[in-house]
Amino acid sequence: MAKVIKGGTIVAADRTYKADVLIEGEKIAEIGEGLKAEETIDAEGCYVIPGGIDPHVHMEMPFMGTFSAENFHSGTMAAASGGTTTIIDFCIPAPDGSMLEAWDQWVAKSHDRAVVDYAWHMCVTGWSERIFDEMQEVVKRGVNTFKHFMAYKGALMVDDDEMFASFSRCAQLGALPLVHAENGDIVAALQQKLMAEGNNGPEAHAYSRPPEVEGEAANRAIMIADAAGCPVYIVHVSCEQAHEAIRRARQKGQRVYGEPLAQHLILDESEYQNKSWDHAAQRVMSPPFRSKAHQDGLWAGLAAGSLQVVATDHCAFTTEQKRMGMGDFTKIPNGTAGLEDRLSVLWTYGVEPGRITMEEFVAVTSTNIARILNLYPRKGAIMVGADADICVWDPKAAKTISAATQKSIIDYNVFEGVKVSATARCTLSRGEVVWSAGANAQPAPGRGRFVKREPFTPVSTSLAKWKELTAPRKVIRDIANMPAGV
Ligand SMILES: NC(=O)NCCC(=O)O
Ligand SMILES: [Zn+2]
Ligand SMILES: [Zn+2]
Repeated sequence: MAKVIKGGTIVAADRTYKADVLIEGEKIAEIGEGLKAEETIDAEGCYVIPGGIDPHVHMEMPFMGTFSAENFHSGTMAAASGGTTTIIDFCIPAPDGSMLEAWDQWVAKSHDRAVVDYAWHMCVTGWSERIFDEMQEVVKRGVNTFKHFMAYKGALMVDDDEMFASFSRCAQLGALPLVHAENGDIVAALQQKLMAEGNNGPEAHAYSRPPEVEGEAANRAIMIADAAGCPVYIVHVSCEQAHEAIRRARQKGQRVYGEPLAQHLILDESEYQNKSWDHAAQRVMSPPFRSKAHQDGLWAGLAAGSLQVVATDHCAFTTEQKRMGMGDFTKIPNGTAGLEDRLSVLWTYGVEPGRITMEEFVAVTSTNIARILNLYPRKGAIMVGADADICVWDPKAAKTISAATQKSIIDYNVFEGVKVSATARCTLSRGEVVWSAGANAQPAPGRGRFVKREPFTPVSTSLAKWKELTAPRKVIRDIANMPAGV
């Protein structure tokens, strides 16, 4: 049955205008005034925005001796309730393990559970001929991004030579490397030192990961990408040092992207000083929350365009799981949730006070990442022919964030008590209502589909051309006719 979203104001990354949206099947069929269909969705007083894309989440992630608690069903339900219609997880092989085996594990946990569309980035957790070969197969299957951890020594961390090899392979395949930028050796050394000094509480997690270790690693990853001839995307940029590295590289013409998280934009390092061990441990994530000055820098980067995407790194652990690190902060599972609150907190703290425009809000929550990942305009756009992934966004539907009312499976919310001024009235995924405020939408588990992404974005194609044109070239010398004695 055709549907029309009526009476709303469309906000796109490039303009805002009043129009109705006609949906036929899974696609947007027409945009204009006075449209009619069998079913009407009332958007009076609301904005009509592309469904959010969260490019950084971890469902049932095997990590630090446990698994993150959210699964593809609870996670995608949470996403839909917050206006997000696509999530991108990370498929993680065991260290040096097979990417294709990990692929099967991720299919098993996602395919019959997701209620909105999903995809994953493939993680590079070592280097071998098998990994080199498997990367091509992964790209053929529709994944054009490879993630590298410069932290988590002894677990997921890769070294510079492995990153250079993998980035070079990404350049050949037209893929984009992603990087968790923290100097893992220094973090491990600082962890040991702090523990030896008796500094074993959750606040020491932040002490062991100062901004400098993130900035150094970001600079290193950017240099390696330049040497390998590929663009690079730095995940969870939390501080000015990493932002500065990205900004500087972009000014020089390098294709570098930066992704701050909603949590880093709103919450700060004082959370770790809380007298409640649970409160502080629940907020342990890497990189940790920073000072207000770093937050100001991240907001400025979103306004200026030196940072392009806001994600959440949704990696939810229960309080009980966090308590695995009681007495030893290095054993607190790293990660925080935020998937269902990303749009609301970004609107409230970004659009409301005038830090970013509504159009920039749409750009950083869907359109920019759709372009970076070669999903645009199928996703991230209100456009004829695009998937009808749409959020009817109510700028007057305020609420106070609370674990008591959240969709996420865990028992707390790092944004507990935060008052947000806007929420999703209704969320559609490929034309189906998967969330509606006050109603009881029951999307079928498994209706969400795996979204394939082609390699060779315009950016990676241009960069490959430029790198070829400017590659070092051998000087041809006429050695046979050189004068004697030279
Ligand atoms: N960020 C975090 O603390 N946990 C999730 C894994 C990662 O992205 O580093
Ligand atoms: Zn990370
Ligand atoms: Zn992550």
